[in-house]
Amino acid sequence: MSELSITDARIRFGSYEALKGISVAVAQGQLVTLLGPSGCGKTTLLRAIAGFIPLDDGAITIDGADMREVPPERRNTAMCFQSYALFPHLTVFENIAFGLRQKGTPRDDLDKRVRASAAQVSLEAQLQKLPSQLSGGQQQRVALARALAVRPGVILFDEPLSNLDARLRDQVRFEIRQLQKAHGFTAVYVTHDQAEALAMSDLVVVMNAGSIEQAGTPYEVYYRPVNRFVADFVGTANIMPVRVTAADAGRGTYRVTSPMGEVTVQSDEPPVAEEVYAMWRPEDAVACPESSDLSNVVTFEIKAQSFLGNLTDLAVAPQGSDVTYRVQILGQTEISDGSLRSFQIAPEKVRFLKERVQ
Ligand SMILES: Nc1ncnc2c1ncn2[C@@H]1O[C@H](COP(=O)(O)OP(=O)(O)OP(=O)(O)O)[C@@H](O)[C@H]1O
Repeated sequence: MSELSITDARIRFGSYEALKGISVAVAQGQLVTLLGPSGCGKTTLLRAIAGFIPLDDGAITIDGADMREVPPERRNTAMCFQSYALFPHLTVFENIAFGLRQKGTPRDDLDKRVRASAAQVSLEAQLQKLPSQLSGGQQQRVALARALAVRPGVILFDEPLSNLDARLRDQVRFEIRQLQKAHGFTAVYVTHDQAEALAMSDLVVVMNAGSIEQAGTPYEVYYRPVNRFVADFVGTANIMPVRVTAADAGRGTYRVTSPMGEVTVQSDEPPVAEEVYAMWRPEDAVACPESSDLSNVVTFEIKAQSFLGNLTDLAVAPQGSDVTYRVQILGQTEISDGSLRSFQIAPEKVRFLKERVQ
């Protein structure tokens, strides 16, 4: 396992700037996800780490060694793609052996390493099958075993689960994370799926248009997003422009006006300006009586709802307003559309973003 460092990486395709100065440090044994919408530069960065695209500026080091002059096959990295990147005419054994043969691994060693990698992903019994004779999850594990077999310092995952159905995706991402923790390999994992990033990562790097918006633990990017982009891309967020009308910075208590009325915010970080964006998550609203003397009780009109099994998703608007928010409540609800209900959003659940209202 290795340590990887990217400093101010820049890549241009003609006049188009695909990476605009990216810096990320990945410690040994960490799994870091690059998360962002299509076209934000995730794959370009991954391919630059692998050595397939040169940097125009900046540096990539692996275990302290500058990679500028090091070709892909000597970089101590391995790519793990979607399972359809397997060779359909080769057996599982030969698919896993592919990278080792390219490196000229001696026959005895090759045999041992293929079997060891297959065992790591519980595929020992499938070595003579063709990929088409395996389930989608098993095929994905072959792709992983192929990467593990070369014992790379860093495994680079390029949206490996995107062609699996939702249930299998959950299962395989769990397996990859378990294996990664058990064997301690360092990994960079590209995805546009925020749930996958939250579930798997030590560090989530949220990218947008060739830049990093925020890098943090899953908890930080979900509960302390810095701006509207991150708040909205990582989960569902109710984002409001607010104006601070009173501040007690010592206690971390602020009064703000918002589209849902006067609200109290409890925050250990002060707002970056008088007019900033704030947000709360749909699950932060808790049903309560209208006459409650709690802070931040808002009466909403229920506009629409959808039952999702474990919870019900409501579209709500503060009484007399057209601005809609999302509220999620556990299980089923008897609330009918058009009715009025009160919810409390606790002051510490309303969070200032580090983004001013322009
Ligand atoms: N070889 C190339 N020549 C010109 N432009 C390119 C090239 N490769 C990528 N780009 C552009 O650079 C931008 C970033 O592409 P990249 O593939 O890194 O995005 P991504 O975040 O991985 O997106 P996706 O999730 O769709 O794969 C895109 O606008 C893309 O069109």
